[in-house]
Amino acid sequence: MTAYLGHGRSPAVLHAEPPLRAVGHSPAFQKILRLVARIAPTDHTLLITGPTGAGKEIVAQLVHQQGSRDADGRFIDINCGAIPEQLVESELFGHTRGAFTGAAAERQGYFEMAAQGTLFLDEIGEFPLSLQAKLLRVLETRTFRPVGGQEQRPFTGRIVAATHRNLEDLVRSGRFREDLYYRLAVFSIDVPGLDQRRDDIPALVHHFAARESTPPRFSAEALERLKAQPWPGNVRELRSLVSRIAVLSDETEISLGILESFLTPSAEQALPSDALIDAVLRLDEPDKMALVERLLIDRALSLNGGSKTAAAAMLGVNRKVVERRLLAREKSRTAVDECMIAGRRMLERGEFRESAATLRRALTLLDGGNEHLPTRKLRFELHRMLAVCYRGIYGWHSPQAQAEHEAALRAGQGVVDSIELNSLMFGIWSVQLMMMQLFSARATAQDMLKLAHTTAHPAIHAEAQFALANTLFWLGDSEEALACLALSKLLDAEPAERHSAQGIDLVALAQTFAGLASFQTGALARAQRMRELLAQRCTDPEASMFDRAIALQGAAWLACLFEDTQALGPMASELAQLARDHEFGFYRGVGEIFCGCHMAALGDPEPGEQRMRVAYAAYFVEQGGALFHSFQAWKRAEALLAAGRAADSAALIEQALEIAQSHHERAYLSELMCVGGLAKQMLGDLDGAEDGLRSALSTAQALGSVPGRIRAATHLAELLYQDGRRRQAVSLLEKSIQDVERVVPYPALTRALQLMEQLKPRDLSVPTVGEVQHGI
Ligand SMILES: Nc1ncnc2c1ncn2[C@@H]1O[C@H](COP(=O)(O)OP(=O)(O)OP(=O)(O)O)[C@@H](O)[C@H]1O
Repeated sequence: MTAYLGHGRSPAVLHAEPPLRAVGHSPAFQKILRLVARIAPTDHTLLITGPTGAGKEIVAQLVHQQGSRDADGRFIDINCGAIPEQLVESELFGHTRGAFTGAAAERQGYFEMAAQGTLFLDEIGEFPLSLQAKLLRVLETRTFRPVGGQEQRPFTGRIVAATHRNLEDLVRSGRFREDLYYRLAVFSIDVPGLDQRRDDIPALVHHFAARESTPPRFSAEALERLKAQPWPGNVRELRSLVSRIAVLSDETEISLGILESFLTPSAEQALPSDALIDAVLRLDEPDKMALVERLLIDRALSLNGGSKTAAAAMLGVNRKVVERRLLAREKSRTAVDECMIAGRRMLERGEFRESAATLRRALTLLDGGNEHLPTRKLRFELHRMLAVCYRGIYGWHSPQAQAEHEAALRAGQGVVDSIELNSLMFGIWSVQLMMMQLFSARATAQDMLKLAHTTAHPAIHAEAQFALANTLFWLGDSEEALACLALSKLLDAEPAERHSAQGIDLVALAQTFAGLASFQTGALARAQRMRELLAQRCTDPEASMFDRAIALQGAAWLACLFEDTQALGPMASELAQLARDHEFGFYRGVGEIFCGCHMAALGDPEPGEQRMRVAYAAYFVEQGGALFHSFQAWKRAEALLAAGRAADSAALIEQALEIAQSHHERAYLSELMCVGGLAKQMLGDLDGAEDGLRSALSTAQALGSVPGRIRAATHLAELLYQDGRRRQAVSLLEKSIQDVERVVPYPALTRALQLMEQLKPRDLSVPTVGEVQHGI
């Protein structure tokens, strides 16, 4: 077996070995054992994290042993960092005969060898980025194709991965794919270092001592001393110490004094070199040797006032050596500039892949440079351009582009203009929002606010508050969204004011979300006022086409909520048309959805639903977006219901609720539940319908959604009435609409009031037959 398998040992067939003993009584370790027992019988992928030597592999072996897999299943241990990149594919997947020069015979890969067993991918953080997509594919499809082979083969084993690195950091810096990370970390176990579970030390010492031919016995003081000792190498270091003592000590009874003689570093060890080297090794630089050399030269130069001769003497080398190294650095700096210029040119020509490769090269060259201001600015610019490339290649929502944006943000902190930083953050935020990663979007908006506070720049402040308000609206917190919009001061703007640093009409967007959030909180007159302001903006001859699309979106959305079909029609078609002509993909989707709503409202529910479905798929889902999900699902399910397709409507709602829940999207949650209840009613499941409508009502109440409350209460009251529970219906309806503003026309409210009229005139003191039956 190849040397990079495991840590120098061949893949073990564990059932032939004595049973594993993993020792530890500490609560932390016991928790790990409980997790292992729970996870082992499943087939899920597992990620084990923890510092080096802490016992990640032993945990993986436990999972393997306790798993429900075939008793003959092997435990194949692969050290990902040790496989040369060009061999990874054939080593993992195997190859056919003649697949490449030197492939004289067919060879099984580890995926095949694992059979029903476990493939332990140790040091997964070192897995080459270029091959991560292939690994992800195997995890997703559970099939693989040998190099040079035609057919897919099934992978029947289990994957356990481990790393001592922080994979989330690697994802952020673009060195590890986010999708692969999430796929691996279906379950994860963190094995803490020994300093987090010192109570395990005595048991481990006894365990390791017992394995020696002459087992040493440690006194109570010695064990206490070991518990107090730092263990940077964790269990592995402790095991080595016990072995060293067993072999070298003349005594088998190990007193505190004897132990101290093994703990006291030798003169050679006493040098701080280990700590120093450890610190260097922890630095996030790929080429540590070059790094040490650079640091040494820089320090020597600075200690000697820049004199190369004195620095060289201090370093014990010839002056020419120092000069050559400095010259090489200079040259690489020139090479960075050249790559940057070439990369930018390619980018301008739309040659994204070529540009990305060139820019990446520049970044690699830059890794050898200092982190002074110009270098950091350069790094910022390179990451920013790379993000543009990846957006071009993989789409605006790609994790690669996001990772580059974030890397740019880190590099740019404190070195680029705060407006520039803010616009980058706004870009990150808008992608997170489009993908409905609402918690991340909220965190980004909060970071923008922090930046706004430090710079005291009103435009940055307005944008940050707007971003937060917008995110909070989707999270279902309309009250808070309104508070942020008030703080943004965007709603106090003069009518003609529009542009933010982003070049978009932020005032219209603020009016839109103020309208939507006011509507949700029942401030209907205010929502109507925002609608009027937006309608005025739509006709502003000064507005750019993009700004007009923004205003049309807001006005049409509110018209739709107010059920103003007459106003909705022309605005929806104008938005769809304008967005088509100017290729505003997102607004095209929004326009089409409103057109579908309009068709359904005019009595054409099936074609209306189809238009919404097609638009959502084309302009949102296929672009990787998830924004607007609940709204379109609500409107489509309503249309399906109007077309008499209750089963389809119920199925759509069920799926939509799951998706909304996974995104924490709560803006139209109660509306979705309400249609779900109505669909059940149409299907004859009256209990299910009542439950659904009650959930819709309580959700609306919890979220403070007044329109949701009115709708759910009206339908529930109708249902109760039909079921003979008139008094309950009246009281429920009364409670739900008593405090609602009645100054502007709102059809849902009118329907509720009409129902109230219809239900009320009878003498409420006489119970109906249904009420008697229900024991009310
Ligand atoms: N709880 C334990 N009980 C018994 N032995 C243990 C325990 N934890 C770790 N060991 C032993 O300590 C040594 C290091 O453990 P292991 O190889 O599992 O660590 P690791 O976290 O995978 O390290 P690395 O990150 O360096 O690969 C091994 O010899 C292992 O058998």
